[in-house]
Amino acid sequence: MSLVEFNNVYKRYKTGEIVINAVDGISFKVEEGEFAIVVGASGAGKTTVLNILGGMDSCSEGEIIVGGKDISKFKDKQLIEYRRHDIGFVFQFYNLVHNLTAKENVELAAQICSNPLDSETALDSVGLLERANNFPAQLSGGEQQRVSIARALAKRPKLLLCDEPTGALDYNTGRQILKLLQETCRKDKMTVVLITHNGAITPMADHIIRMKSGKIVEDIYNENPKNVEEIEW
Ligand SMILES: Nc1ncnc2c1ncn2[C@@H]1O[C@H](COP(=O)(O)OP(=O)(O)OP(=O)(O)O)[C@@H](O)[C@H]1O
Repeated sequence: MSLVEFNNVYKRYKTGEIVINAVDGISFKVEEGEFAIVVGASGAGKTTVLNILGGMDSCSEGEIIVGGKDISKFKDKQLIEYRRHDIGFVFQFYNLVHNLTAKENVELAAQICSNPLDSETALDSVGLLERANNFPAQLSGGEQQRVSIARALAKRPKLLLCDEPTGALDYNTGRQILKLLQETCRKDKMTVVLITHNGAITPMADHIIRMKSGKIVEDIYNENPKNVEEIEW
């Protein structure tokens, strides 16, 4: 069984008389342990898909099955539990709490779920154990993004959702972050869904879902995903 299944999902926004179909009847699956990339130009609907999948937004129509449950039918309380326990988020701008150390940022997320990883183990897994007591301002952008990945992994999520995780980073640092995400997927069998406008990174994925104007225009599996080191852009 797939970990994620979108069945004919729509998201419509109404502004006065105008209706925008941000997501326009899409269906796709993500298998357990897969590295999936949702790619498309600005306005294609990627963020809307990620927000719906992460339980931060609801769809207008359709079914969203995650781990055998239809989250589109969830009440608010179930969605809170879902976001807490099942989903790890990595955002473009890290979203760390600035007056907490790296370790405290990880602990904060770990505290709200039932079976977290030890914060030092999580920081060690992203190569930042020795910076555990640094505040975000004392860390580079790439290091801050590593902390945010450690924070997401500490929850032992079913699904790791990444929203343009390299968008605020320079080329080489961005590559290191993608490498870390790819290794996490392969080593820990973590299911990753990453959204990006950068089509050049899609060869690293097991599964590529291309969106345009709210629709899926391509949905392909990659038999030979490339290591991040092999990709240039
Ligand atoms: N809250 C909202 N109200 C009205 N329209 C919205 C809202 N959120 C998104 N949209 C519209 O839905 C469409 C898809 O937006 P979305 O943010 O999902 O695209 P995207 O592919 O993530 O783009 P980007 O790469 O620029 O973030 C766009 O036309 C956008 O203007």
